[in-house]
Amino acid sequence: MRSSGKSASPVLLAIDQGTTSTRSLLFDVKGRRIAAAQRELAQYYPRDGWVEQELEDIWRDALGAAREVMSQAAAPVAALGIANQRETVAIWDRATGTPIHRAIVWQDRRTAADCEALRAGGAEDLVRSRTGLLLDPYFSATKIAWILDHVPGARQRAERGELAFGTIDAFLLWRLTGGATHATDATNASRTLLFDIHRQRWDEDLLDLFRVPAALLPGVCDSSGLFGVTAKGLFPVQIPITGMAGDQQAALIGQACFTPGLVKSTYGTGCFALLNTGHEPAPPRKGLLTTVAYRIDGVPAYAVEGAIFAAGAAVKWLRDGLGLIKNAADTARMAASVETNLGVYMVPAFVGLGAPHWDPAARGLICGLTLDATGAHIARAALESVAYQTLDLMEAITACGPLSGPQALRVDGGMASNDWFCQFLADILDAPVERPAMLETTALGAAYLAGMSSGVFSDFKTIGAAWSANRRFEPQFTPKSRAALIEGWRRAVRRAAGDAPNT
Ligand SMILES: Nc1ncnc2c1ncn2[C@@H]1O[C@H](COP(=O)(O)OP(=O)(O)O)[C@@H](O)[C@H]1O
Ligand SMILES: O=P(O)(O)OC[C@H](O)CO
Repeated sequence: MRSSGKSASPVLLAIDQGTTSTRSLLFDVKGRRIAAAQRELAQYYPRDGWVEQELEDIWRDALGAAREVMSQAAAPVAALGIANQRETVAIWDRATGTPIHRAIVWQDRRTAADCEALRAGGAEDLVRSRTGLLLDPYFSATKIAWILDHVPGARQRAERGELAFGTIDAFLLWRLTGGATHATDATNASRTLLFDIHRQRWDEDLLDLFRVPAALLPGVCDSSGLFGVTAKGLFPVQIPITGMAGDQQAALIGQACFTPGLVKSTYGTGCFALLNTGHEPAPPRKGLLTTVAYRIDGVPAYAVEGAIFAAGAAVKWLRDGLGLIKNAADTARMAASVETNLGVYMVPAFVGLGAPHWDPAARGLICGLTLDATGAHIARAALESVAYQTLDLMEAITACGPLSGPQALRVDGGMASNDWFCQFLADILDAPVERPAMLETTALGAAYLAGMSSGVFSDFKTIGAAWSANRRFEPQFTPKSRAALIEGWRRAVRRAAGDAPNT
């Protein structure tokens, strides 16, 4: 946490509610960070493949972090923007604001069989054509139905309009406005499996299919616009909330990827690569998602997305599961301490595999171990696995006809601070990797959205001009060594598949 000197220009407040932590940041009108606060978020794993969070923890952390940075504001706060982990489901009582269940997190696979049954019933085409998504437990709809079916009385109460559903943005907005506003933005809505991305509205056929009562749903707004005002007493002054977007879309904005063809990849708990495709949604592409990138003045822009479920999560597991490292940053030194990967591969399919494989039954593995393998090789394998997964994504994105391949990949997120990883990523992609000066692009994107509708920024052009790389990593591998490494990865992925002979 740090604070700069006095400034007369207004500042922007951002809340970035991520999977493993909640951050709040203050930015000046040039997009420079002037204060930051962070809270770690507890995760609950009640059963294999289940992942939950306490909504009261999320609220406490978001409010606490925002208050902490607000106390350092030396200038008036013009507006608040929110970016959030997407798809994660919150359902609460409209009268009391009390959640009726813990949040079911995007990583949770408990509804895999429900998705399979819907697929067997022939629903995939409808879902894909209306939402741009896949029938996968990753998204919100089957999680909502699960809560309604498992919390006594919830379905009847939902039908009577007594309950509210929201992704984390909508839950925070509800709490921040003292229950005055029940709304989400188009990017978050586009991740629920209930939203028609072409007509930009909740879809009755999908509500029927997933058995979700319309009375549960929030209103869907532009990503930049007035959502509400913070309730009296939360902060020293009431602050307009004027920007909201899913965290990956916010990072796309923070990385200034406003023109079709620009791509960014964010390395937090998971890894999410988004390619801006402009104002027309790209036709469904194998293994990839079509999603709303942002919606401004009622006009949506779209992106093609590849989603990987475990990126930083693999590094976190080295720390919390294996006790192999003390800090995530240790992995850079360990990976560099060994000359090769010694044939050791990790496939971090802890909760199945996302794009482009979409295999919820896959499970993680470490293979190729010999007696001379060490903890350093395992740490290296974890970092390498994230680069290989990115390669799989990029190949899927660039194999899809008219899309032009990225000239350079813009990276951000916690893991992007790891130099060894960024260099290996450039080597494996055989393409340059650019790291921006401001790594907190998610929060920055939320601040940009808030600043656009509160008059601090005029348009995307002024925002784009502020983007700068602090480092560019150039590829260095020979084609032969690159091909050999990739071949080893492909073998390991085949062994991790849900229907592999050894699972
Ligand atoms: N220097 C590093 N090297 C490798 N991984 C890192 C490093 N720093 C952070 N991480 C990983 O990045 C993740 C945190 O990134 P963050 O963007 O805060 O994620 P999220 O928004 O999903 O909570 C953690 O999973 C952590 O293990
Ligand atoms: O918490 P992050 O940054 O890993 O992002 C999570 C994604 O929004 C899930 O779709």
